[in-house]
Amino acid sequence: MATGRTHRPATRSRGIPEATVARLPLYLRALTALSERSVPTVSSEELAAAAGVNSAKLRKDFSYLGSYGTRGVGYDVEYLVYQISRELGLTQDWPVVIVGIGNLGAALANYGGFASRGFRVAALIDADPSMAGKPVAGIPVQHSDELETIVRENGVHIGVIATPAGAAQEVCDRLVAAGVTSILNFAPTVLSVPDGVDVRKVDLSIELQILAFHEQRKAGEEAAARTAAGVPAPAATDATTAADGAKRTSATDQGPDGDVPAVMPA
Ligand SMILES: NC(=O)c1ccc[n+]([C@@H]2O[C@H](COP(=O)([O-])OP(=O)(O)OC[C@H]3O[C@@H](n4cnc5c(N)ncnc54)[C@H](O)[C@@H]3O)[C@@H](O)[C@H]2O)c1
Repeated sequence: MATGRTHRPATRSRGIPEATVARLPLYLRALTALSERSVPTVSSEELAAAAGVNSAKLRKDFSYLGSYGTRGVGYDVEYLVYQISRELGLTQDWPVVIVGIGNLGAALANYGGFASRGFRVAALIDADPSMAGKPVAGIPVQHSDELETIVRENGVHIGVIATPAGAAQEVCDRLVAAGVTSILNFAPTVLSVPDGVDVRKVDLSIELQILAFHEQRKAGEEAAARTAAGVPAPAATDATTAADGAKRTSATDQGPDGDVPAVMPA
């Protein structure tokens, strides 16, 4: 499948910008932690700090949900959890298939965080016949010959690809042809999908490269500051010390509007 696009427009049909959608899970994670501690209300500043987002941006984001909070009281934690979950489509159970049950696929299958967030691992699929029937995280691996049947019978719309890069496009095409419309791709390759299919790509090595860039920049700033102050350079550069000298705030450190998030559109 060579045609098609891999990006959605910047704004969803319901008028919530993509950047806001990308921050909703950050708010939800922070709110869930508050809910677990039975905290009834939270101010925009507290929640913004917990989510690592600027508070003005948070208030703007929540205005898209029609949630404005109460002056002097803040936001109702339980109601916001419900509102954001509903907006993200998490009030229903999403069956997910993972394709490619090697090191990464098995680690994902064993990750308990999916189920607790409404994502049920419906099937584990691998092309290696010797793996068929073997349980991983308590689920027997199924052979990839059965991929289409598994997707259709389980009503799966979300697929996770953890195969080698060379197999990812073919797996993607088969998933899409069987009815999958959202793909989380861990393979280091750009997938081509038809209109109506969303692809998100996770690449930890890109994240590390971005951190390396920031480390290099911070070390450069440190050296420039020393030169300006007439302080001689230390014998060896300590990356930790350099980092301490130019700490960024959490508001600019992470998040979809600022730096590149760990999960990005393909
Ligand atoms: N995104 C990240 O941050 C990140 C991190 C680690 C690995 N990766 C990538 O994830 C992928 C998996 O890595 P790994 O270490 O688990 O590799 P692995 O070799 O351990 O596992 C790959 C699995 O895919 C299966 N497979 C191969 N072709 C298939 C096909 N057509 N259909 C179904 N299954 C198929 C293999 O049998 C194997 O079990 C690689 O592409 C790797 O580069 C990404």
